[in-house]
Amino acid sequence: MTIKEPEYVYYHAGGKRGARPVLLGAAAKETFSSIPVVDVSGMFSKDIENRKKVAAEVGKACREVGFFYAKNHNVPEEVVGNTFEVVKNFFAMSHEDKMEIHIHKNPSIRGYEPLYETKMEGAGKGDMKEAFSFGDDPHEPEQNAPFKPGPDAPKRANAWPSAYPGFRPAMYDYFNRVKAFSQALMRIFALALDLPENFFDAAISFLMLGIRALHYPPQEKPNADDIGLGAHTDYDFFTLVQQENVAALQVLNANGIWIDAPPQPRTYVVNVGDFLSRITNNKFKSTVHRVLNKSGEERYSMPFFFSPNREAMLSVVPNCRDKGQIYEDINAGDYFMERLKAARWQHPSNNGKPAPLVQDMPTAQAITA
Ligand SMILES: O=C(O)CCC(=O)C(=O)O
Ligand SMILES: [Fe+2]
Repeated sequence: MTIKEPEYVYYHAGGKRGARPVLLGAAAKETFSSIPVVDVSGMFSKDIENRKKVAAEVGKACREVGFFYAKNHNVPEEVVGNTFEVVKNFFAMSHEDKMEIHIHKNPSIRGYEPLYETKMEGAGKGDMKEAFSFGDDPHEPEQNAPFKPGPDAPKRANAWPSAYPGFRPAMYDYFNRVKAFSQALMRIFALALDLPENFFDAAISFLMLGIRALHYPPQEKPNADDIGLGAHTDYDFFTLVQQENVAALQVLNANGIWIDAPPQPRTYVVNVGDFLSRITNNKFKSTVHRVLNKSGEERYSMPFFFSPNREAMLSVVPNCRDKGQIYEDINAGDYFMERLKAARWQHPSNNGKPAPLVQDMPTAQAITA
């Protein structure tokens, strides 16, 4: 009798490479097979009971799936539509105009990132996407920073394309609206953890934020040999993804099966990131996901990455310590930069050091689940 070896899916999670067996039939575990939808309109209610109802649903989704659709958020549809228009205009510019702000010219690793510059996971050429990123920058007046950056302030500067002056105001319109929504959502996460609503407020006064506009051309091969974005988890508290109208995002369940998370009108896809998973002793799941653009069409999406203040400590919250503490306390800003540099290891600030361990892991076959 021959015993069939299980197939594995491979990914990067928490900055480390991992593998999961594909479990079918009798071997399959209890896990999710779709992404739950949470109507979040109650989070804007004056009545705490309504906010708690939303929090209960959010908590369930975070413990069981790590992903949910937030339906009836308060970022206007016209603003989202307009943002996608300017994002498309940006990517339609000449290569030279985009390369003016290549991320390697920027100490904060922001600006334009051409096709194939990252390789989250997989054997192919790299991630088949181009991106524009910007984030927290206390020097930019649009952000109303609660402090004036001193001369010694660490450089965190965005880079804007000089060939497209209309880009910055439109992106900031979106940034400030999604930021307001995300801060309200952080209070829901606090309630979902049975903490006071304002538990995280001191740690989120000037957040590490990032918007990453993404353009995924259609893949030539419809399988994971070509991949838009390899399988990974996010290094933040949580992510709010706006997808335009092309399905490609997939979420990995406990049986190693990819579950589709197609665009749904008037929603954000919300996912727990590694920071939130860490401070909950993994009670909230930072779930592996990837982007596979099999549609034959151009795809645009905009993740918004929400992390605490740079100075904040990531420490397991009091009522998640029942089984001891899996993780030591760590400074949020240091940890963030470590992970960012590992993902963008060719950046000059790595001083020509060889690719860090994340890229250097043993071959997939050598890893067991
Ligand atoms: O494009 C998407 O839908 C998701 C992107 C993503 O997972 C990421 O940028 O971390
Ligand atoms: Fe992601």
